[in-house]
Amino acid sequence: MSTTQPTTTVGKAANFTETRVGASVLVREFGRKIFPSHWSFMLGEVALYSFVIVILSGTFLTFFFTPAMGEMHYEGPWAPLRGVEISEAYNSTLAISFEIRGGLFIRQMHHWGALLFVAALSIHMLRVFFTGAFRRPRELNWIVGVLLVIMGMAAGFTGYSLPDDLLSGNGLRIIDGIVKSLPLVGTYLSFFIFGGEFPGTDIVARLYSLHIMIVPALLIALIGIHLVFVVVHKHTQYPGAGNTEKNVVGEPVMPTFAAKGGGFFFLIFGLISLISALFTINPIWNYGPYDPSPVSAGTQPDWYIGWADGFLRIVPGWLEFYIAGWPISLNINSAVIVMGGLFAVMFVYPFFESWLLKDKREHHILDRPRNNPTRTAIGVAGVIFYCNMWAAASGDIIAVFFQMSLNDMIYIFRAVFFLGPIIGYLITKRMCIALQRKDREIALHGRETANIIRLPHGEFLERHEALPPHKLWKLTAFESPTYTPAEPNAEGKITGLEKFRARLSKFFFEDRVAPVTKQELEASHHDHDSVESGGQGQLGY
Ligand code: HEM
Ligand code: HEM
Repeated sequence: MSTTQPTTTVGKAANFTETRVGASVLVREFGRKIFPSHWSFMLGEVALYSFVIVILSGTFLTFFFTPAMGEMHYEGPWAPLRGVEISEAYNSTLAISFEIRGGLFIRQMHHWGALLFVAALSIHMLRVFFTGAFRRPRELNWIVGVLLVIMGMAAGFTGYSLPDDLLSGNGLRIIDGIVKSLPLVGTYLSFFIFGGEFPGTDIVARLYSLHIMIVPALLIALIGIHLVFVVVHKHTQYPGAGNTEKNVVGEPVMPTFAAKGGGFFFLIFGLISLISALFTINPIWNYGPYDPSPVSAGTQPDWYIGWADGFLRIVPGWLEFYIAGWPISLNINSAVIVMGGLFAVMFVYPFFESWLLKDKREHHILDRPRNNPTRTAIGVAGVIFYCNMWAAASGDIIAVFFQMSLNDMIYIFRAVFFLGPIIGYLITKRMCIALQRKDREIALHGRETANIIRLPHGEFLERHEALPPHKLWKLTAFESPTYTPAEPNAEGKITGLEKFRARLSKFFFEDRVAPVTKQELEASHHDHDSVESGGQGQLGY
């Protein structure tokens, strides 16, 4: 450390902090971290910044929200509800909306911010999946990510259940139904959660503790671990000239990335503020207080809960049956099975892929989705599976809009539930393989120029242009996952599990396009040269 004393105020403050906290090593080390630039790496940042906005706006709301279900008569400024019996929670949310200065704006910021937060983290997750960024050494960070999805959904659900309006009451009624459908423990569990027969008097206060304390604390802890992992593992990068498995090409955190990130935070802040100032979200004063009788048509949960609601709408009633007089309500608790199943698949996917391919290596260069047709096809199948359920939550609205029968809509959603992912898988895989073939063609024969030439012997040809080296690199320097046959273990035996793995590996990876080899490239250049000099190339053009 320098022995000269700082003279400026900032210098003195920095010196004071440094001698007490000693953070300069951290700042120096972290500041020198290199962060690669690509628009898709912005999605994690959008999730982070919208989370900060949700925390800030949520803190404001806690000053005015009353998490209690005591009954009272509304006497506030919203005339249509005057004199109506409502809960204290609903009353305080109406007060935030109409009586607290800036309250409606902040409530809307909180809700729009929450919607953007879950949307950003979902799209960020798809980016990570389709580029294979979850592979070793980032599998654990993927698991932290899946936990973040679950906690994000929990935060949203506990949040929009707080105001105790008609919509949130209906959501809670569904949860009550799901809990009650659990065999043996269901009824007891429901009484325990709601503090008696639904809706009870305790639920809002309990959701409040979860929503403003436990869930945010878990989210903050998980995001902290997530970001430490991003720093420890270093960021991945897309294939490109100069990018290798051993380096990171990009900009240092200090000052470039930090300045960009800071600016970006304010852009997100501005965007959420603008949307919140212009567009109404969750107008609870129109819905009225919760009452089980007037469930309104067209009721929709927040978008990220839609898939669970949609599944419940399409599941057939005959899945409820009796065993020895006990009701088994698979028509309701299968929602838990499907949601749990999807999350279980997400948790194990990185390990499944590395087991299937016998690939234990570290990967820091991302895959272009087309170069891993199987993974991309599995991802698309998953997205179709999810989106179909999500769309089913709006089945009634779609039926009215297209003047179709609601029953027909349900049958369509049921068919797509099973067939959609399979068809999506097959089409995506064919598309990826076709794109890979196109890449091969361009790598070997250059780019089409639409420039027609006539050869001395009369033949017409389109002139192709060789790619610049960095583009050629992108099209040729990749690995294509390939079928790995069964191998004996240390004792020289091929286990049943290994045979099963090999069969799956064959199913998934036998059909593939191999990357262009050096020899092929050289041969194609040779052919091009011979055509350019008047000869008749076999491959060229
Ligand atoms: C609260 C939600 C989340 C926040 C704030 C967040 C934040 C971030 C940030 C800022 C990065 C670095 C920039 C980038 O690659 O976009 C990152 C990387 C990463 N995130 Fe997230 N993330 C969240 C949720 C998720 C989810 C849901 C998953 C997956 C299930 C996930 C998996 C990953 C992985 C594997 C990386 C490393 C990617 C790489 O190096 O290419 N994250 N995250
Ligand atoms: C990522 C985390 C969070 C999400 C996704 C989320 C989401 C939501 C949603 C959708 C609502 C309903 C808003 C409405 O009435 O239209 C809500 C309400 C509320 N949230 Fe959050 N929230 C989060 C974190 C927080 C935090 C950290 C706090 C407090 C520090 C908080 C405090 C509140 C309060 C007091 C309400 C009730 C007031 C009202 O409904 O207007 N939230 N939250």
